[in-house]
Amino acid sequence: MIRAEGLTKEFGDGDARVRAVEGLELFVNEGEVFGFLGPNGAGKTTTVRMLTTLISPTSGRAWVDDIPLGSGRDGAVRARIGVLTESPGLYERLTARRNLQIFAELYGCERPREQVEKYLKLLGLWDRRDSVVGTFSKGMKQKLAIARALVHEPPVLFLDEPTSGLDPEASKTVRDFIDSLRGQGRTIFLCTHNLDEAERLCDRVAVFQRRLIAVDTPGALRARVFGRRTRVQLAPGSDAPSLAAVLSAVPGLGPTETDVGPEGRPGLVVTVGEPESQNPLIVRTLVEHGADVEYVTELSHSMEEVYLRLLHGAPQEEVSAR
Ligand SMILES: Nc1ncnc2c1ncn2[C@@H]1O[C@H](COP(=O)(O)OP(=O)(O)OP(=O)(O)O)[C@@H](O)[C@H]1O
Repeated sequence: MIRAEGLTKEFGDGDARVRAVEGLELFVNEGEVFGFLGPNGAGKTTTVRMLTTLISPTSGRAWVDDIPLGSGRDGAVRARIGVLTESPGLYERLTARRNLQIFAELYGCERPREQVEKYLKLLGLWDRRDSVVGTFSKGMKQKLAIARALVHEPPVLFLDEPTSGLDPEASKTVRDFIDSLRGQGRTIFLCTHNLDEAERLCDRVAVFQRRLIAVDTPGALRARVFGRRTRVQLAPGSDAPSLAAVLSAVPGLGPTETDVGPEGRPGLVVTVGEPESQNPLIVRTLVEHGADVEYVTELSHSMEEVYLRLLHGAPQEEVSAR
């Protein structure tokens, strides 16, 4: 649906030359919500600008909705994509309705009036349809910009920082709306700095800094970076070191360490390949050796820790139970 092969973009010449994107290889499936994560200046917007035909790559190739970019069919690509850029770029002196009508007509929508009404209602702007956009809050403008990106029903949507600068409530509305687009077969390419948002919304995420660093589902990235670990809470007075030795001898389980839990209670942390099948084995083995197991949890690193480790390889010791 979206494909990039060796996509590279350089700006400037000589000493002032900046390579913003280098050899990007990417494949985004149809109907997928794909997160594109990276720090400031990583080249995310540059990538989006190339994929939306606004700038040409220095080298490499890309396809959007299976149409090759730069092959004389960029107009067809533009008709098949919706774009939310970092700044909404709305006509401030026109009403919300007029803003959308202009775009619906520009895109040659068959029933522009109906499309405009549909998206004003879907984004909760119908009551303010005849207000000039200059009077809108930032959240309302962002919703209108999303409506504008969708008004011609594009199969591919590029959203660059859709919730940036919005308060928690407006962010949630926008996030819920993006989530509601899932399952309609639309492919969504989402640039965000909000890692929780990426985890909640995206089927897969790419971590990117000029080059592609990693791409996978959030869960698989977490497992790849930190492995999966199970924490067993034992009853007070349990002999955690000898129980750890018992588990360490069980074939298929990773290393087991002792751990001190809430109120100094003894615990064990076991590295596991597949907690779904191995946690019952852990509990069974411990009980067979006379342990009193209070509860079992999966230890998880936040998406932020995964992201930072992928970017910098920095050790992240903190873990939190989920
Ligand atoms: N038109 C341009 N001319 C020169 N350099 C540019 C241009 N556009 C982007 N760059 C440079 O390319 C690099 C990547 O910028 P880009 O805006 O793509 O990053 P980004 O990941 O979107 O960052 P942010 O998260 O801060 O929006 C930066 O070093 C930037 O200064």
